[in-house]
Amino acid sequence: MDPEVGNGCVQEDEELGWGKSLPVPSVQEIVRNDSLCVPERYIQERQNRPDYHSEVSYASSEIPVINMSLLANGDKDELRNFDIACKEWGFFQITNHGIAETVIHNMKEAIAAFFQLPFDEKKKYTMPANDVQGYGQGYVVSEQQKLDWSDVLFLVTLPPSVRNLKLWPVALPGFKESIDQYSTEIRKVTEEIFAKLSLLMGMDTDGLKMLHGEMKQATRMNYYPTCSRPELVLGVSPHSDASTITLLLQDDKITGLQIKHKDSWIPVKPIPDAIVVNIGDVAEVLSNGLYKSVEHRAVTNEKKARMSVATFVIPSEEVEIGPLESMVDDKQFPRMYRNMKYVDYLRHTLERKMDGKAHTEYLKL
Ligand SMILES: O=C(O)CCC(=O)C(=O)O
Ligand SMILES: [Fe+2]
Repeated sequence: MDPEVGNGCVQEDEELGWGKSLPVPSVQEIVRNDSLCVPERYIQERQNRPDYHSEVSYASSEIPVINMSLLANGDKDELRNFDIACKEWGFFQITNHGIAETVIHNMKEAIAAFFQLPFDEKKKYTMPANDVQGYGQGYVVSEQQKLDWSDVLFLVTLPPSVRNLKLWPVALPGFKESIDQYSTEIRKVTEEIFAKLSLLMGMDTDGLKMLHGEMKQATRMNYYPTCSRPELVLGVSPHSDASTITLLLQDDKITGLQIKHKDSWIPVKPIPDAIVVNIGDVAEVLSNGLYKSVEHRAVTNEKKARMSVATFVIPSEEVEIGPLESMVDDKQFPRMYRNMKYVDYLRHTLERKMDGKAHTEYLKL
Protein backbone atom coordinates (compact mmCIF):
# COMPACT_ATOMS: atom_id res chain seq x y z
CA MET A 1 0.00 0.00 0.00
CA ASP A 2 1.22 3.49 -0.82
CA PRO A 3 1.64 5.20 2.53
CA GLU A 4 1.59 8.71 1.05
CA VAL A 5 -0.76 11.17 2.68
CA GLY A 6 -1.12 14.88 2.18
CA ASN A 7 -2.57 16.79 -0.72
CA GLY A 8 -3.50 15.37 -4.05
CA CYS A 9 -6.41 13.14 -3.10
CA VAL A 10 -8.87 15.79 -2.05
CA GLN A 11 -10.17 18.69 -4.13
CA GLU A 12 -8.86 22.14 -3.28
CA ASP A 13 -11.19 24.41 -1.36
CA GLU A 14 -11.74 27.68 -3.15
CA GLU A 15 -11.18 29.96 -0.18
CA LEU A 16 -7.71 31.31 0.52
CA GLY A 17 -6.55 29.36 3.55
CA TRP A 18 -3.71 29.87 6.01
CA GLY A 19 -1.19 27.92 4.01
CA LYS A 20 -0.34 24.56 2.53
CA SER A 21 2.06 21.71 2.98
CA LEU A 22 3.52 19.12 0.61
CA PRO A 23 2.27 15.54 0.89
CA VAL A 24 4.47 13.22 2.93
CA PRO A 25 4.34 9.53 3.85
CA SER A 26 2.52 8.43 6.97
CA VAL A 27 5.18 7.58 9.54
CA GLN A 28 2.72 5.30 11.29
CA GLU A 29 2.44 3.29 8.05
CA ILE A 30 6.21 3.22 7.52
CA VAL A 31 6.64 1.72 10.99
CA ARG A 32 3.70 -0.64 10.58
CA ASN A 33 5.26 -2.02 7.37
CA ASP A 34 8.77 -2.29 8.81
CA SER A 35 9.42 -1.33 12.41
CA LEU A 36 13.18 -1.03 11.80
CA CYS A 37 12.95 1.25 8.79
CA VAL A 38 14.12 4.88 9.17
CA PRO A 39 14.19 6.47 5.71
CA GLU A 40 16.93 8.97 4.91
CA ARG A 41 14.49 11.92 4.81
CA TYR A 42 13.88 11.52 8.54
CA ILE A 43 17.50 11.32 9.61
CA GLN A 44 18.42 14.73 11.00
CA GLU A 45 21.70 16.49 10.25
CA ARG A 46 24.19 15.62 12.97
CA GLN A 47 23.95 18.97 14.80
CA ASN A 48 20.14 18.71 14.99
CA ARG A 49 19.96 15.19 16.40
CA PRO A 50 18.45 14.81 19.84
CA ASP A 51 21.61 13.43 21.42
CA TYR A 52 24.03 15.92 19.87
CA HIS A 53 26.55 17.01 22.55
CA SER A 54 24.33 15.17 25.09
CA GLU A 55 23.04 18.65 25.80
CA VAL A 56 19.79 17.45 27.38
CA SER A 57 19.56 18.63 30.93
CA TYR A 58 17.59 16.65 33.43
CA ALA A 59 16.42 19.69 35.36
CA SER A 60 12.82 19.07 34.31
CA SER A 61 11.60 19.28 37.88
CA GLU A 62 12.43 23.00 37.73
CA ILE A 63 9.77 23.78 35.15
CA PRO A 64 7.18 25.86 37.02
CA VAL A 65 3.89 24.32 38.10
CA ILE A 66 1.02 26.76 38.55
CA ASN A 67 -1.99 25.97 40.68
CA MET A 68 -4.81 27.44 38.57
CA SER A 69 -7.28 27.39 41.40
CA LEU A 70 -5.00 29.59 43.54
CA LEU A 71 -4.27 31.86 40.59
CA ALA A 72 -7.96 32.27 39.73
CA ASN A 73 -8.77 33.07 43.34
CA GLY A 74 -6.35 35.98 43.37
CA ASP A 75 -3.49 34.42 45.35
CA LYS A 76 -0.67 36.99 45.16
CA ASP A 77 2.19 34.47 45.43
CA GLU A 78 0.75 32.37 42.64
CA LEU A 79 0.39 35.46 40.45
CA ARG A 80 4.08 36.18 41.08
CA ASN A 81 4.98 32.57 40.20
CA PHE A 82 2.90 32.87 37.05
CA ASP A 83 4.67 36.11 36.07
CA ILE A 84 8.10 34.51 36.61
CA ALA A 85 7.03 31.40 34.67
CA CYS A 86 6.00 33.54 31.67
CA LYS A 87 9.12 35.73 31.81
CA GLU A 88 11.83 33.22 32.58
CA TRP A 89 10.51 29.96 31.18
CA GLY A 90 7.72 30.69 28.71
CA PHE A 91 6.45 27.22 29.74
CA PHE A 92 4.66 25.88 32.80
CA GLN A 93 2.32 23.07 33.79
CA ILE A 94 -1.07 23.86 35.31
CA THR A 95 -2.80 21.76 37.94
CA ASN A 96 -6.23 22.26 39.55
CA HIS A 97 -7.42 23.70 36.24
CA GLY A 98 -10.97 22.47 36.73
CA ILE A 99 -11.12 20.27 33.61
CA ALA A 100 -12.78 17.01 34.63
CA GLU A 101 -10.68 13.85 34.35
CA THR A 102 -13.31 12.30 32.10
CA VAL A 103 -13.04 15.16 29.61
CA ILE A 104 -9.27 14.68 29.42
CA HIS A 105 -9.63 10.92 29.24
CA ASN A 106 -12.21 11.11 26.44
CA MET A 107 -10.03 13.50 24.45
CA LYS A 108 -7.08 11.13 24.69
CA GLU A 109 -9.27 8.17 23.73
CA ALA A 110 -10.65 10.08 20.75
CA ILE A 111 -7.26 10.76 19.23
CA ALA A 112 -6.07 7.23 19.99
CA ALA A 113 -9.18 5.92 18.19
CA PHE A 114 -8.51 8.15 15.20
CA PHE A 115 -4.93 7.02 14.77
CA GLN A 116 -5.99 3.39 15.23
CA LEU A 117 -8.30 3.64 12.20
CA PRO A 118 -7.11 1.78 9.11
CA PHE A 119 -4.94 3.99 6.89
CA ASP A 120 -7.60 4.04 4.13
CA GLU A 121 -10.08 5.48 6.62
CA LYS A 122 -7.68 8.16 7.89
CA LYS A 123 -6.84 9.12 4.32
CA LYS A 124 -10.40 10.38 3.89
CA TYR A 125 -9.42 13.35 6.06
CA THR A 126 -6.23 14.16 4.18
CA MET A 127 -5.15 17.82 4.10
CA PRO A 128 -6.43 19.46 0.90
CA ALA A 129 -3.72 20.86 -1.37
CA ASN A 130 -4.27 24.44 -0.22
CA ASP A 131 -4.97 23.91 3.46
CA VAL A 132 -3.10 22.97 6.60
CA GLN A 133 -6.17 21.43 8.21
CA GLY A 134 -6.69 17.68 8.07
CA TYR A 135 -4.60 14.53 8.31
CA GLY A 136 -0.99 14.77 7.14
CA GLN A 137 1.88 16.96 8.22
CA GLY A 138 2.35 20.74 8.25
CA TYR A 139 5.33 22.95 7.43
CA VAL A 140 6.62 20.77 4.60
CA VAL A 141 7.72 23.17 1.88
CA SER A 142 10.43 21.30 -0.02
CA GLU A 143 11.19 17.75 -1.12
CA GLN A 144 14.69 18.19 0.36
CA GLN A 145 13.72 19.17 3.88
CA LYS A 146 14.12 16.74 6.75
CA LEU A 147 10.81 15.34 7.95
CA ASP A 148 9.43 14.91 11.44
CA TRP A 149 8.74 11.46 12.85
CA SER A 150 5.03 12.07 13.36
CA ASP A 151 1.59 12.14 11.77
CA VAL A 152 -0.85 14.92 12.53
CA LEU A 153 -4.56 15.67 12.48
CA PHE A 154 -4.94 19.46 12.56
CA LEU A 155 -8.40 21.01 12.98
CA VAL A 156 -9.75 24.46 13.74
CA THR A 157 -12.15 23.69 16.60
CA LEU A 158 -13.58 26.99 17.86
CA PRO A 159 -15.72 28.89 17.17
CA PRO A 160 -17.90 26.08 15.75
CA SER A 161 -18.93 28.27 12.79
CA VAL A 162 -15.43 28.12 11.28
CA ARG A 163 -15.02 24.34 11.46
CA ASN A 164 -14.41 22.44 8.24
CA LEU A 165 -16.34 19.33 9.19
CA LYS A 166 -15.38 17.59 5.95
CA LEU A 167 -12.00 17.03 7.59
CA TRP A 168 -13.42 15.80 10.91
CA PRO A 169 -13.84 12.04 11.45
CA VAL A 170 -17.41 12.67 12.65
CA ALA A 171 -18.42 9.04 12.09
CA LEU A 172 -15.92 7.94 14.72
CA PRO A 173 -18.01 7.36 17.86
CA GLY A 174 -17.44 10.05 20.48
CA PHE A 175 -14.82 11.95 18.48
CA LYS A 176 -16.76 15.17 17.86
CA GLU A 177 -18.30 15.19 21.35
CA SER A 178 -14.89 14.71 22.98
CA ILE A 179 -13.36 17.58 21.00
CA ASP A 180 -16.41 19.75 21.72
CA GLN A 181 -16.17 19.23 25.45
CA TYR A 182 -12.42 19.50 25.64
CA SER A 183 -12.30 22.66 23.50
CA THR A 184 -14.98 24.34 25.61
CA GLU A 185 -13.05 23.56 28.80
CA ILE A 186 -9.78 24.76 27.28
CA ARG A 187 -11.52 27.99 26.33
CA LYS A 188 -12.50 28.55 30.00
CA VAL A 189 -8.96 27.94 31.21
CA THR A 190 -7.66 30.25 28.48
CA GLU A 191 -9.94 33.03 29.66
CA GLU A 192 -8.59 32.64 33.18
CA ILE A 193 -5.00 32.75 31.95
CA PHE A 194 -5.79 35.72 29.69
CA ALA A 195 -7.36 37.62 32.61
CA LYS A 196 -4.17 37.29 34.66
CA LEU A 197 -1.88 38.01 31.72
CA SER A 198 -3.96 41.12 30.98
CA LEU A 199 -3.43 42.41 34.51
CA LEU A 200 0.29 41.74 34.31
CA MET A 201 0.44 43.58 30.98
CA GLY A 202 -1.22 46.67 32.45
CA MET A 203 -4.73 46.11 31.07
CA ASP A 204 -8.14 45.40 32.57
CA THR A 205 -8.87 41.70 33.11
CA ASP A 206 -10.76 41.46 29.80
CA GLY A 207 -8.04 43.33 27.86
CA LEU A 208 -6.54 40.36 26.02
CA LYS A 209 -9.91 38.81 25.32
CA MET A 210 -11.21 42.03 23.72
CA LEU A 211 -8.04 42.49 21.76
CA HIS A 212 -8.39 39.03 20.20
CA GLY A 213 -11.72 39.81 18.54
CA GLU A 214 -13.38 36.52 17.67
CA MET A 215 -10.78 34.30 19.32
CA LYS A 216 -10.07 30.98 17.62
CA GLN A 217 -8.75 27.62 18.78
CA ALA A 218 -6.94 25.21 16.50
CA THR A 219 -5.92 21.76 17.68
CA ARG A 220 -2.97 19.74 16.45
CA MET A 221 -3.26 16.09 17.37
CA ASN A 222 0.22 14.61 17.15
CA TYR A 223 0.99 10.91 16.81
CA TYR A 224 4.63 9.90 17.29
CA PRO A 225 5.17 6.24 16.32
CA THR A 226 7.98 4.29 17.91
CA CYS A 227 11.32 4.68 16.18
CA SER A 228 14.09 2.06 16.08
CA ARG A 229 16.70 4.89 15.99
CA PRO A 230 15.27 7.67 18.18
CA GLU A 231 18.70 9.30 18.46
CA LEU A 232 18.60 10.16 14.73
CA VAL A 233 15.11 11.66 14.33
CA LEU A 234 12.86 14.35 15.81
CA GLY A 235 9.14 13.94 16.50
CA VAL A 236 8.71 17.68 15.98
CA SER A 237 11.52 19.97 14.89
CA PRO A 238 12.46 22.95 17.09
CA HIS A 239 9.91 25.74 16.74
CA SER A 240 7.96 28.31 18.67
CA ASP A 241 4.17 28.43 18.36
CA ALA A 242 2.46 31.15 16.28
CA SER A 243 -0.32 31.30 18.89
CA THR A 244 -0.97 33.66 21.79
CA ILE A 245 -0.77 30.71 24.15
CA THR A 246 -0.78 26.94 23.58
CA LEU A 247 -2.29 24.37 25.94
CA LEU A 248 -0.84 20.90 25.53
CA LEU A 249 -2.22 17.63 26.75
CA GLN A 250 0.45 15.00 26.77
CA ASP A 251 0.73 11.31 27.53
CA ASP A 252 0.92 10.78 31.29
CA LYS A 253 3.78 8.30 31.11
CA ILE A 254 5.99 9.11 28.14
CA THR A 255 8.32 12.10 28.18
CA GLY A 256 8.79 13.53 24.69
CA LEU A 257 8.51 17.31 24.87
CA GLN A 258 11.72 19.29 25.42
CA ILE A 259 12.09 23.04 25.81
CA LYS A 260 15.11 25.23 25.19
CA HIS A 261 16.13 26.89 28.42
CA LYS A 262 19.44 28.66 28.88
CA ASP A 263 20.86 26.86 25.85
CA SER A 264 19.97 23.33 26.99
CA TRP A 265 17.07 21.10 26.07
CA ILE A 266 14.97 20.34 29.14
CA PRO A 267 12.45 17.47 29.08
CA VAL A 268 8.97 18.32 30.35
CA LYS A 269 8.16 15.37 32.56
CA PRO A 270 4.41 14.76 32.49
CA ILE A 271 2.33 15.34 35.61
CA PRO A 272 -0.81 13.19 35.25
CA ASP A 273 -3.83 15.29 34.14
CA ALA A 274 -1.81 18.52 34.22
CA ILE A 275 -1.78 20.67 31.10
CA VAL A 276 1.39 22.21 29.73
CA VAL A 277 0.93 25.87 28.83
CA ASN A 278 3.33 27.89 26.75
CA ILE A 279 3.59 31.49 25.68
CA GLY A 280 3.29 31.81 21.91
CA ASP A 281 4.68 34.36 19.47
CA VAL A 282 1.64 36.66 19.78
CA ALA A 283 2.02 37.02 23.56
CA GLU A 284 5.74 37.63 23.10
CA VAL A 285 4.98 40.43 20.64
CA LEU A 286 2.13 41.98 22.67
CA SER A 287 4.34 42.01 25.79
CA ASN A 288 7.16 43.59 23.76
CA GLY A 289 9.37 40.60 24.54
CA LEU A 290 8.81 40.49 28.29
CA TYR A 291 7.10 37.10 27.99
CA LYS A 292 8.96 34.54 25.96
CA SER A 293 7.71 32.26 23.21
CA VAL A 294 10.22 29.53 23.83
CA GLU A 295 11.65 27.10 21.31
CA HIS A 296 10.59 23.49 21.86
CA ARG A 297 10.73 20.12 20.12
CA ALA A 298 9.59 16.54 20.66
CA VAL A 299 11.71 13.41 20.66
CA THR A 300 10.63 9.83 20.03
CA ASN A 301 11.41 6.51 21.66
CA GLU A 302 11.82 2.85 20.73
CA LYS A 303 9.18 1.39 23.00
CA LYS A 304 5.86 3.17 22.86
CA ALA A 305 4.03 5.49 20.50
CA ARG A 306 3.24 8.87 22.07
CA MET A 307 0.30 11.17 21.43
CA SER A 308 -0.20 14.82 22.31
CA VAL A 309 -2.91 17.40 21.74
CA ALA A 310 -1.73 20.99 21.23
CA THR A 311 -4.48 23.62 21.31
CA PHE A 312 -3.39 26.94 19.85
CA VAL A 313 -5.32 30.00 20.97
CA ILE A 314 -5.13 32.66 18.27
CA PRO A 315 -6.63 36.09 17.57
CA SER A 316 -9.09 36.81 14.82
CA GLU A 317 -7.34 36.96 11.45
CA GLU A 318 -7.85 40.72 11.01
CA VAL A 319 -6.36 41.68 14.38
CA GLU A 320 -3.19 43.71 14.17
CA ILE A 321 -0.56 42.35 16.52
CA GLY A 322 2.22 44.54 17.91
CA PRO A 323 3.58 45.63 21.29
CA LEU A 324 0.93 47.02 23.65
CA GLU A 325 1.37 50.69 24.56
CA SER A 326 1.51 49.67 28.22
CA MET A 327 4.55 47.48 27.49
CA VAL A 328 6.58 50.09 25.63
CA ASP A 329 8.64 52.82 27.22
CA ASP A 330 11.03 54.71 24.96
CA LYS A 331 13.78 54.81 27.56
CA GLN A 332 13.53 51.48 29.35
CA PHE A 333 11.58 49.21 27.01
CA PRO A 334 11.84 50.48 23.42
CA ARG A 335 9.50 48.90 20.88
CA MET A 336 11.07 45.65 19.66
CA TYR A 337 8.48 44.33 17.19
CA ARG A 338 6.59 45.79 14.27
CA ASN A 339 2.83 45.67 13.82
CA MET A 340 1.33 43.11 11.49
CA LYS A 341 -2.09 41.69 10.67
CA TYR A 342 -2.26 38.33 12.44
CA VAL A 343 -3.26 36.35 9.37
CA ASP A 344 -0.22 37.71 7.50
CA TYR A 345 2.03 36.47 10.28
CA LEU A 346 0.30 33.10 10.35
CA ARG A 347 0.68 32.70 6.60
CA HIS A 348 4.32 33.72 6.86
CA THR A 349 5.00 30.93 9.36
CA LEU A 350 3.01 28.29 7.50
CA GLU A 351 4.92 28.94 4.26
CA ARG A 352 8.15 27.92 5.93
CA LYS A 353 9.57 24.89 7.65
CA MET A 354 9.71 24.92 11.42
CA ASP A 355 12.96 26.62 12.28
CA GLY A 356 13.53 27.45 15.91
CA LYS A 357 12.81 31.12 16.58
CA ALA A 358 13.29 32.24 12.96
CA HIS A 359 9.59 33.05 12.49
CA THR A 360 9.44 35.40 15.46
CA GLU A 361 12.62 37.11 14.24
CA TYR A 362 10.60 38.21 11.20
CA LEU A 363 8.46 40.35 13.51
CA LYS A 364 11.43 42.03 15.18
CA LEU A 365 12.32 45.60 14.34
O1 LIG B 1 4.10 16.75 21.35
C1 LIG B 1 4.59 17.67 21.98
O2 LIG B 1 4.93 17.53 23.14
C2 LIG B 1 4.83 19.02 21.34
C3 LIG B 1 3.90 19.35 20.22
C4 LIG B 1 4.07 20.76 19.71
O3 LIG B 1 4.98 21.46 20.10
C5 LIG B 1 3.11 21.32 18.74
O4 LIG B 1 2.23 20.58 18.26
O5 LIG B 1 3.23 22.53 18.43
FE1 LIG C 1 4.63 23.59 19.58
